[in-house]
Amino acid sequence: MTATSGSVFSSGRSDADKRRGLRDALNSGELQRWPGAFSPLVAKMVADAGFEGVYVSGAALAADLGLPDIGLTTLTEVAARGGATARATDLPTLIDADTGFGEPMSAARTVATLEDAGLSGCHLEDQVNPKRCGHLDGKEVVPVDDMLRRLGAAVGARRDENFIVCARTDARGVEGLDAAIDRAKAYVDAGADLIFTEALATAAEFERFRAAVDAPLLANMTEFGKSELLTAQQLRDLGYNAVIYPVTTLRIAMGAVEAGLGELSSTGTQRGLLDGMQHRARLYEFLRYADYNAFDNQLFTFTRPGVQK
Ligand SMILES: C[C@](O)(C(=O)O)[C@H](CC(=O)O)C(=O)O
Ligand SMILES: [Mg+2]
Repeated sequence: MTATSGSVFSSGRSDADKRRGLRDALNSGELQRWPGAFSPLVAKMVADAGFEGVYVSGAALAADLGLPDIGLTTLTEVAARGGATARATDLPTLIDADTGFGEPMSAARTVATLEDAGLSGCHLEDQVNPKRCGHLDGKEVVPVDDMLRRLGAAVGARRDENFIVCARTDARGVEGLDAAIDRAKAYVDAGADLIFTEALATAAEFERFRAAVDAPLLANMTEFGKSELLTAQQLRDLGYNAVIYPVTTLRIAMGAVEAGLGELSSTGTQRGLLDGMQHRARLYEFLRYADYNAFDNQLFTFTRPGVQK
């Protein structure tokens, strides 16, 4: 299976089609699994592995730039990376838009920009600016009304009604589960299509959220955080609609990079590492090298009728 069909230069599927598919999928009752892709190449690998969608993590994007996840990245950086990632596959891509990069008017501009970039949806959280990782202590949330303004501006700014505006509440770790549930209900009333239930602790908490909120729900299975790592089957059984594994691919890759660099330094050769590496041939498959070559050949063998080469 190739990650993209059609043109080698972009996704073979239109943005509108991906978004329609995403909306249908969220209403299908089937769990949508979206691993984080820290690069467009990783997005192609996510598609190849048979997942239903791609996630672009703010934490991974910041880490990739050598920055902590504390609201330092800009809309321009996020949209550029998100757009390149969205174009890399035929899958819908959901992106982390943090707090919307400013006041409500900026949140509106964020949605318009991410729509233009080819994303299928984004999530906005109810943290104060500058935000913190949702799984760390010391984060703060804005008053509900402020988040309703943020969300209202975002929902009103989309031109494609199928662009998914996902509202994330960070309130569980700050105000408790009941307050988080009340916030989620208010966010649904304000037009949120999907609720991101950040940093719930146990399966029982996910269950309580599900029973209380009548809207599609997203679970965040990030490692080394506050949430118990539930399996896809557990989340299905709980009635969740989507799950992200936001930083998983980055953590896998960086673990391998650190170990590999250590071995290269100590042994002076990468020979012992070859079996664990993505082979050049496999990389070229993901990049569709052969298709680019065919395209190139067509250009070079191009002749005009009656004109001798
Ligand atoms: C989902 C998240 O917002 C992200 O940026 O990927 C992070 C993930 C993490 O830091 O583990 C979050 O949960 O705040
Ligand atoms: Mg984030």
